[in-house]
Amino acid sequence: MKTADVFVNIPVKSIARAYTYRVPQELAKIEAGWRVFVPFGSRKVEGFVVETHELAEAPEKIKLKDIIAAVDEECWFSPQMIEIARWLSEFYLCSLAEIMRLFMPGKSGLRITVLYEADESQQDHMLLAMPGCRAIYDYLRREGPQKKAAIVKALPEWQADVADFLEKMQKYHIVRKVYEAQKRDAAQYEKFVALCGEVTPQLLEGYRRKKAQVHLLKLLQQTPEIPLASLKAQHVSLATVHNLEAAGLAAIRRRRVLRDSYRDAKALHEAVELTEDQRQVVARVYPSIDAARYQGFLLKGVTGSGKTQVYIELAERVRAAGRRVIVLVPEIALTGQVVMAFKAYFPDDLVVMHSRLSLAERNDAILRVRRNEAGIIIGARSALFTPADDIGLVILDEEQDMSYKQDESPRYHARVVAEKIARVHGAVLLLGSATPSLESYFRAAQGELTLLVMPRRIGDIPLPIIHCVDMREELRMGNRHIISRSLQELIEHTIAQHQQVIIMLNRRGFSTFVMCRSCGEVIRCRHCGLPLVYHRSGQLKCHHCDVQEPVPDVCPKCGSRYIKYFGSGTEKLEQELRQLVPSARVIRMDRDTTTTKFAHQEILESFRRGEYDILLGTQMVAKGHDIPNVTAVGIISADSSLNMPDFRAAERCFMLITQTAGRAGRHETRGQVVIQTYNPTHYAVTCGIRQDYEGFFHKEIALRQELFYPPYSRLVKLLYQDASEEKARANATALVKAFELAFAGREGHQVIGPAPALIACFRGVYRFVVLIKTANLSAVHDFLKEQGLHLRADVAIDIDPITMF
Ligand SMILES: Nc1ncnc2c1ncn2[C@@H]1O[C@H](COP(=O)(O)OP(=O)(O)OP(=O)(O)O)[C@@H](O)[C@H]1O
Ligand SMILES: [Zn+2]
Ligand SMILES: [Zn+2]
Repeated sequence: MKTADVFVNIPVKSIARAYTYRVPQELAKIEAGWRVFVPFGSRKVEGFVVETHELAEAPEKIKLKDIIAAVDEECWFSPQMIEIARWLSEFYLCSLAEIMRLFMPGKSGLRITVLYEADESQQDHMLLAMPGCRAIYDYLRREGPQKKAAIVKALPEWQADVADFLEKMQKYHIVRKVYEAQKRDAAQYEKFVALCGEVTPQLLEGYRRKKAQVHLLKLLQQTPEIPLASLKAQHVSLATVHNLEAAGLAAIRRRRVLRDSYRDAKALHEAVELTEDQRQVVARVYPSIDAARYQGFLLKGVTGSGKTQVYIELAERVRAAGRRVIVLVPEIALTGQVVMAFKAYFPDDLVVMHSRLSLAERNDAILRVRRNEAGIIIGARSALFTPADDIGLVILDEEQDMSYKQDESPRYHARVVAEKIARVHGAVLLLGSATPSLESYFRAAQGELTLLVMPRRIGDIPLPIIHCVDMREELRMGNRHIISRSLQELIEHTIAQHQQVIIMLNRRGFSTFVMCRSCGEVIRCRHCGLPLVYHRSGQLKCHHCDVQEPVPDVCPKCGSRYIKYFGSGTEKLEQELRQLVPSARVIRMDRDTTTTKFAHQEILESFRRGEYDILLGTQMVAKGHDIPNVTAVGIISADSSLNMPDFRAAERCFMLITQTAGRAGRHETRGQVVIQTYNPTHYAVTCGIRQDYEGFFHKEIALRQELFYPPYSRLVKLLYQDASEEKARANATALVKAFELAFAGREGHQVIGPAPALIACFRGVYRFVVLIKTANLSAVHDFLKEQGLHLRADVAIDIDPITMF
């Protein structure tokens, strides 16, 4: 008899183990890696087979349940994926299913619907004397199994009670739940308008008075098939389409498409001769690619040194060997540019994967990789989990970026996952940055990563000239604007030369907090307690919970009418820029202006085309962009992160300055940068101004060693949550005691806390943090497992956390 060990796709810690099922004869093809449909308790759910066994005879005591069906026609998880998932689940102390579901877009391959079915043998049950129950019962007998929503809709008079009745009727077995599983369909159809026949001058003449129809006919003349979805953007209404259809000139057709979301990304491939630096770098990586063996590299190349071209050269080598390539960028805003650069060399060989794409788009991308139609995967961190075999190269661009860490469970870091993937596949790992994370640079110094350096910009253009403005001085001189006089002059000067400016302000919204002048009360989010941000739309928004509410007329605490707005965000900066430099054409890029799929790209492209003079935005504008005509950069309050209670505050500040400054003057003219700061003497700022990575690194690493912070230690953050403040604190305290006891007298361990989390109470749940610093992470792993913390629903474990509280 064949059995299968299955992890069910339910992210609940207490069931984080394999359950054994019988594999029925007709499903004998099922092996480790298949996705299956299985009964689980009273439910039926999706599961992942991680192992199969052949047993000579059936186990006697336990009666095994049967696997119901296979989800796919073939195996979904390769042995490598399972190996990677197992390792990650051990490392991050989360359930295997939680990791495995990352390898599937949408986290589930099945759409499972619960239906209710009447038991026909129960017609005389007492409960059925109740008119509501009777109505439901009769309805189900008549219509067969139905969803709850359908029952509610069919019996509006019982609407409020349906849930209650169904529960009672289930209890007495008059009604039972049945499960319907549908494979989430990857196929999607798109509708097109197609031209029928020919557009002749006579025809157009005949339509002279019907402007809309002529417009569409002309469009169709250029492109004989136009997706319906794109018509609106081209100012064509559906009515116009129907009119032409009625006249027999156009038809609406439907066809299956494998969407390639970046199909239209155009790119020119200019012959590039590698610089000496680039040549040396690729030559050092080729041997590992050719030998198909793991090796980790750190490419440290100043801003504008041409790292992207290095990625392309290496990808070419790997593709020539038939292996696959994953290229990660930290933010969706950056995918467009990298995709374009790669498109020039691999026009049909790449797919894009990130969470802004629809499920169907991601499914299609996977299909293209599986069918070997494409071998380069570009995307945000989730692209690491594209179910692909035989990976030969994994690249992390801007490897220092904090957004490589996932801030919800499983709390993985893309760098860690990428390294594991590279090791399992025998692939090259390449971390690239102008400002490597302290961890990576330290590892390179230890010889764990091979350091590759590109110290010069393409064309030997010097790094930009940086001026520092002390904003305290500015205020003393009576300037209350967000923009200093120097920055204003730089902007005016640059625009007069027909060149472009990027300005970075790392807070979105209009005013960053709202306070009562009479009593000092700050208006806070009712769910998480963080200060609400005022937006130009007139709403107060919580940037943590994404909820919004109107501005109160009077102070909620003292009733005073003196409510004032403080702090400046990107919206206010935009308004000020329009006043100070009225001739400038300004475009803003932050989370509020980039909610749609291609918004980033559209903003960046129109800026690149010169339709705007100034691009302003949050850190989204800081990294990676390579826009030739940008010669000036303004950095507004780069140092606001210095006030955060976080050991990485200085690192963040330094990197933000260096990266943002690096956008300026990358091509012909040397760039000019103005940095506005309240901390002009802080080493993160002074090193940033000199763009002195080494200087910063030495200063910072000494501090880390002294304070026993990474890379000298690893951190583990435990977040205790409970509706009772006392209980949350007591549980956390007990853990601290247990830790101190277990590690007493052992070197290289520290425990801090419990301390209230930054968001101390969220929707009525109290939160306490315990922070462990350790030189021996695996000893802490073992301790946490002994304590059973990985199985507890009230504790979130964060290995290598990116925020401390
Ligand atoms: N060998 C080359 N010859 C000429 N131009 C090149 C060469 N290599 C790269 N470039 C050009 O140099 C510019 C900068 O390259 P790229 O954007 O890759 O820099 P980067 O190192 O990634 O910088 P950043 O860290 O700021 O993102 C690009 O416009 C690119 O097309
Ligand atoms: Zn008040
Ligand atoms: Zn909130």
